[in-house]
Amino acid sequence: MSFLVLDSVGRRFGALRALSDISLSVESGELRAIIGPNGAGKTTLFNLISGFFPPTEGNITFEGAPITAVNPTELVHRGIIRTFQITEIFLSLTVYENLRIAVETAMGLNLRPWISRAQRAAVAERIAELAAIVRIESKLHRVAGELSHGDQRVVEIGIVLAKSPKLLLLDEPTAGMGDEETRHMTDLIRRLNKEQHITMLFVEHDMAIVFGIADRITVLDNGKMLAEGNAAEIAANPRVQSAYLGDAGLGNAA
Ligand SMILES: Nc1ncnc2c1ncn2[C@@H]1O[C@H](COP(=O)(O)OP(=O)(O)OP(=O)(O)O)[C@@H](O)[C@H]1O
Repeated sequence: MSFLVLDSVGRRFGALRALSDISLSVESGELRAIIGPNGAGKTTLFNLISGFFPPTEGNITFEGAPITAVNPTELVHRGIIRTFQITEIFLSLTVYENLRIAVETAMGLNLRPWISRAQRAAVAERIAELAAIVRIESKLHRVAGELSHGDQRVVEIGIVLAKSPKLLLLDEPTAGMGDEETRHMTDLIRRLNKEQHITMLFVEHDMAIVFGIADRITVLDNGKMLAEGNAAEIAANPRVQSAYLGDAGLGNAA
């Protein structure tokens, strides 16, 4: 049984076909890149998988259960979590407070008038664990709005980890980052996949990152699936070369 299956999935917006006839399977533990030119349908694909809107054709199953018409909140409970192109954190709060809110919400403690000493200790322990995973311990008491863009995105990953994702969807996780920040984020993505065993789909425009870390790559073009394979297969695929990457792009990435 595949972890995530899309069967002939399509999405129309009025007359516009944003995606058509997308069939793909993601195995548990995979690190999968979704690539394609602007407007190819990558974000729409994420919106369908995370339940932001339903497909107009086809079916989606997750861990063997149909999720085609399941809403985003329920999908979060089932372990499908996403990030957006825009960073979503509380900029006026410290990193610690951002993580605390995420952890208390995940533990169902956020609406309680008071929490016990044991619960407080469990929250603190989880915050420390998340901070260590994303390696933000040294900046825990900094105000999030004062951090670099790269560090803010790292905090955001810590926040989504609080929800214990099984399937994490990252939309352009390195967008707007410098070299050092990109290296940190790339390393984090790889560690989350290999050490925390989180299955991941990520949209990425930087081909060096895609070819460097993805187990498999799905290429979309103009709402359709153009190709799927490992880095070597995608690099050698003439349809991908002519439609999207171009000879120069592949030469850089390989
Ligand atoms: N909510 C919507 N309503 C109408 N059209 C939409 C909607 N969402 C996406 N589209 C259209 O669907 C097509 C695919 O868009 P999508 O954002 O999925 O592409 P993308 O591959 O993520 O692009 P980019 O790399 O620029 O983010 C585009 O033509 C877009 O204008």
